[in-house]
Amino acid sequence: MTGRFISFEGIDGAGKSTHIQAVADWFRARGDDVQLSREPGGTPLAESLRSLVLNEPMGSLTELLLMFAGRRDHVETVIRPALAAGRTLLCDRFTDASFAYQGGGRGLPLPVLETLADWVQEDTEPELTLWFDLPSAQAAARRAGAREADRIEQQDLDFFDRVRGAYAARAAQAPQRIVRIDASGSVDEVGAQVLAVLRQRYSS
Ligand SMILES: Nc1ncnc2c1ncn2[C@@H]1O[C@H](COP(=O)(O)OP(=O)(O)OP(=O)(O)O)[C@@H](O)[C@H]1O
Ligand SMILES: Cc1cn([C@H]2C[C@H](O)[C@@H](COP(=O)(O)O)O2)c(=O)[nH]c1=O
Repeated sequence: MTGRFISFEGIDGAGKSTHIQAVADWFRARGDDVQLSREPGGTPLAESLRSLVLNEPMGSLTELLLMFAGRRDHVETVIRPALAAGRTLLCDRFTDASFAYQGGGRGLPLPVLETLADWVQEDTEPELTLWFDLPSAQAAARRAGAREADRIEQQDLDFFDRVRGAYAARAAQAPQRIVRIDASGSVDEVGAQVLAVLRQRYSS
């Protein structure tokens, strides 16, 4: 039995977490056994690494390695077992975020990321990635009204412009898997786009 692996991506504040629950409800209404997870995090070990990476000062390579260390534990102990059990796993961020943040934002070499991704994920890959795309200034305004910034969210608009550009490059490389959602509208407008993608992909 093989389940469904769907990831949610975008710069901080783009609105992806807002829509995950509605996607979960949509799949549950179809009878799917839905499981939610997130990165960084998703296991006790990876949640500990998340707390470090979002709060403690560190260099870019350390940040990258901690992201992939947590991902390995998450893939082995949560994602693969969920898919083997036939579940629909909805994950708030996955490897595209490393390419966007550590590759685009921090400027780390893409061949290093490719090697780590191959090694850590092996054949575990989302079948669909919803990329919530929003200009950096608009995302910053949404974040400012929502919560205190963590270490990564404290980066400037140029950083988030690079992250956004890296997501666009990933989407251009994998157009079947990564679907762009224009996240600049109201919650209802964005939600309607998300549901349209799900209906188009999964309604027979
Ligand atoms: N379409 C929207 N219009 C206006 N505000 C929105 C919209 N979508 C989400 N928000 C608000 O913006 C803030 C950030 O949304 P959310 O937490 O869903 O973003 P996110 O992409 O998951 O961010 P992060 O990755 O940093 O957790 C929240 O306060 C949320 O209520
Ligand atoms: C998986 C992953 C995440 N990040 C960054 C992106 C965000 O700034 C934080 C996670 O916070 P969220 O509120 O849960 O979205 O981590 C990253 O830089 N690299 C990654 O691989």
